[in-house]
Amino acid sequence: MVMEPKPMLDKEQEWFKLQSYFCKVGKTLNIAELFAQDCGRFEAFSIKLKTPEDGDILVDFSKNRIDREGLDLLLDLARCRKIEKARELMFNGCKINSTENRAVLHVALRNRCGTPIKVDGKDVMPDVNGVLEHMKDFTCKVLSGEWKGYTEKKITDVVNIGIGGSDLGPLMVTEALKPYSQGLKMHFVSNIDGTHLAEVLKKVNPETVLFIIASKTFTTQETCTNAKSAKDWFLNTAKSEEAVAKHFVALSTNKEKVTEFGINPDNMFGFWDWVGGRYSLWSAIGLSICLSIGFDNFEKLLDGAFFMDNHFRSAPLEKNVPVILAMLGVWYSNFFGAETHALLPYDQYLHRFAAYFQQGDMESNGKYITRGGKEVPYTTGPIVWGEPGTNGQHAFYQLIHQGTRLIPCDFIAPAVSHNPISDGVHHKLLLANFLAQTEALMLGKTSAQVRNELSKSMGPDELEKLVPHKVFRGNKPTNSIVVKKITPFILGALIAMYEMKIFVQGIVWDINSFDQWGVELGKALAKAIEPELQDDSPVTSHDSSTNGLINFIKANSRSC
Ligand SMILES: O=P(O)(O)OC[C@H]1O[C@H](O)[C@@H](O)[C@@H](O)[C@@H]1O
Repeated sequence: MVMEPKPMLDKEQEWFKLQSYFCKVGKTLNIAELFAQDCGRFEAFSIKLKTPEDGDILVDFSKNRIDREGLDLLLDLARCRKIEKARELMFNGCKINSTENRAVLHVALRNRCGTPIKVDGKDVMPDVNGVLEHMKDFTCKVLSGEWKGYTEKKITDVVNIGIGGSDLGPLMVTEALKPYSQGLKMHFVSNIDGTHLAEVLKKVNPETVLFIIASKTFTTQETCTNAKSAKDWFLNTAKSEEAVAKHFVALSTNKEKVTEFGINPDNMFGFWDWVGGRYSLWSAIGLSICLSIGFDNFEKLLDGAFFMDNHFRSAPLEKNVPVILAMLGVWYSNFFGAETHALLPYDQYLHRFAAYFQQGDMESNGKYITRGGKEVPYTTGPIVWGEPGTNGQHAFYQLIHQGTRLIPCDFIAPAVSHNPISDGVHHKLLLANFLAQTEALMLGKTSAQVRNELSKSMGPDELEKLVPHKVFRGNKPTNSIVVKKITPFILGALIAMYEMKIFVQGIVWDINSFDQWGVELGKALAKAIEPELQDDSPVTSHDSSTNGLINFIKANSRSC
């Protein structure tokens, strides 16, 4: 089974219908007016997902510039792009990553009921479960202290060396689930900038540190360089190659390179080419997560994702959270011309959530060529960005409220904090801010309201000068995703929800969300320039800007 060729999105009948609806109605929709017209709007435009544990997930999409007709048209568009069929192709292990001829099976990594999923006729589940067993065994040994360093001391610190998908996921999740920490100190080194490794090495002891070298390919320059420097640093004290086996493990698909690096294959946790880097935290790449929160909690994370996978796979499109979020994204990107999408978690532990989905979304859907090799005449993946609330409020919300661009935002908030300090006052204030922001973004403030407010404190001339500056147009779209608490299960479900949203958008836009050729060019050019930085002689082989920059660096690195 393969993904069928599709007509260009802007040639679909459903697209024309949406376009005409947009021109006649959609572009003038006002969210506050939609609420005024329909007292059942919240119920009709929100979904409460009943989970088996840790409370329901409420997805409120009622504060959007959308009405029933518009939503139905968007879902018709999703249907005509054959979302349901594409979904089945993915879950059944078909090679939907066509440019690399690979299946896309992060769903198999969290297939908690173990039903067979076949790639090239072979069920992948025994291998998936085998690696999970290996991870469990290793995690238990390290956490219990049975696994000892070369001087018989317990491991106290873990350093994950990886980049991109081999860093962002584990980092985001260990930060998000810090309240579940089992006591090991976690460190992450990703940047080739020696400062990153150097600063971490200052904090750890060779006798009690465990290095996890995480790289799907085991050829990534940053990771290989950092891993080698870490090994040199370690051997400088340990003085014995044998000791390496107790302090270095590898997470990779490339056994040959792992062995070449000097890591015992027994200390390698494998995965497969059908796990994309940015979808790999569910695989062996999640080992640092296991060590941080314990294997049972890692399994809960998988359970949460499995729950969302089942919802995505079985819910009708009109009740399907990832599909609705995806189609609202299409609405703003392709019809309103929105260029970005903000992820705004009101939970400090989720401070890397937006950074994680920058890769998840932008590396997946930052493509301008269709599956069939044609250039798209429409926009694809948005720029994803964000910071936790309330910090973002004091930094960039000004532009969301009163700037010239339309920025759809997702607010994510837990009803219960892991740290209800000062009798819960912090969390109440945090939640009040989240609620106030989505309300203010929708309602704005009219000139009449501003005049009324100002008239109490100033004369008419002064007042009229100030009025336009204090008007908020409102009508800014937001989704609110509220959970009881950020637990491993709930976090797993939230991550999978966004993964599936990205999947749906990729199918609608007819792009391959699972390759990343765009990362390659810079890598190749860096390899060419690196030897040119080895000596002092000026270079002339590039454009004048690149030559000028290289020569300036050479001249300036000589002196100190
Ligand atoms: O795990 P690896 O192979 O080191 O790759 C790390 C990263 O490299 C590139 O930037 C891309 O291919 C990413 O998708 C990937 O996550």
